[in-house]
Amino acid sequence: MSIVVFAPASVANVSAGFDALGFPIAPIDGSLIGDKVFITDADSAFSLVSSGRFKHKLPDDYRENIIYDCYLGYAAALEKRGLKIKSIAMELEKNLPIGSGLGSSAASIVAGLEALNVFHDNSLEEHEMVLLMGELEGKISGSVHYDNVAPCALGGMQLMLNENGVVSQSVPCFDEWYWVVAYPGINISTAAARDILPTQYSRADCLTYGRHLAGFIHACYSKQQDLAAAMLQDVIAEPYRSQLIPKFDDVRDYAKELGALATGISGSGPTVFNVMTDLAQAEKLKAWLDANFIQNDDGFTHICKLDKEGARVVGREL
Ligand SMILES: Nc1ncnc2c1ncn2[C@@H]1O[C@H](COP(=O)(O)OP(=O)(O)O)[C@@H](O)[C@H]1O
Ligand SMILES: N[C@@H](CCOP(=O)(O)O)C(=O)O
Repeated sequence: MSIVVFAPASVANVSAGFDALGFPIAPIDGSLIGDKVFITDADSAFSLVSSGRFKHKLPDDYRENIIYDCYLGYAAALEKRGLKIKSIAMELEKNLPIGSGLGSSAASIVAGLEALNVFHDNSLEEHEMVLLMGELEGKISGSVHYDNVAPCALGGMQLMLNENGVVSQSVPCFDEWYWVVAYPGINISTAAARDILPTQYSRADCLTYGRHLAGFIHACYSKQQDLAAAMLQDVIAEPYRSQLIPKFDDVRDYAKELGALATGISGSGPTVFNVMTDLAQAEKLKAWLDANFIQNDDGFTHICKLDKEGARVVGREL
């Protein structure tokens, strides 16, 4: 048997919900932006190889690849159920840049674990899978956060809840929004970008954060897109992280001139997102970002819609 699973890139935080909001992206040109994992039956217990545009950015030793941790973590979870992992060969097609703010490690984790689960007749339930994904993401970024793995696995705008046995649930967003997402080609480590944040915030910032997140969710449910976009403001991470992103303020200013409803940092950066409603203006912004924000050949800009599907099987042979 062989299985191929695709897991999309994702935008975490979305300005209003640090560690609490995230969604996967789908370029409107129909291309797929995300990682893929292939699994086939094998004679030896386990092997892992890598391919793809960003393969050269992965650790040389396969045991340092998060996919190996997926294998170990999944095997342990099966064992707890009295089940044994099969002998398999895995391949990671690494299409997402690392340290980009696009949930690169999350896409590998989700593709890896989903592929393993499909290969083992979906032996783990969705909830257990998402918990394991968060645990592995925590191993990389220094603390467990679900705002990449949950949206990447489940699709849609996801709000992290972490109560009553619920990791996250989806929130209706605006189908008419174009998300213009630009990765400049430089890397920022998520762990380092978490370390520079304050350990405590002022009362004023806490109140503002709560108002923005609650306001965004309320505006999504009451279908008020201007109000929702106005709530996409970040008092938790952006004031400290934006200085790590060259030309961040220029992007915001130019996007605003073109009618952007909001601009923010995707995850821990350096990718930025812009909310646009007019496709012609979104294309104009993309051209400007390609010319002025992208720093090297690793960078790219995509006009995206929110991906409602999340990770999925894209190939299967019996
Ligand atoms: N399959 C993988 N995909 C991405 N990063 C990986 C993978 N395997 C191991 N890593 C390591 O995990 C770390 C990911 O860094 P991080 O800044 O969290 O990236 P991102 O925010 O893009 O997920 C890097 O040190 C990288 O070498
Ligand atoms: N909430 C996290 C999200 C990190 O996203 P990534 O794509 O940069 O890994 C944070 O902001 O630290």
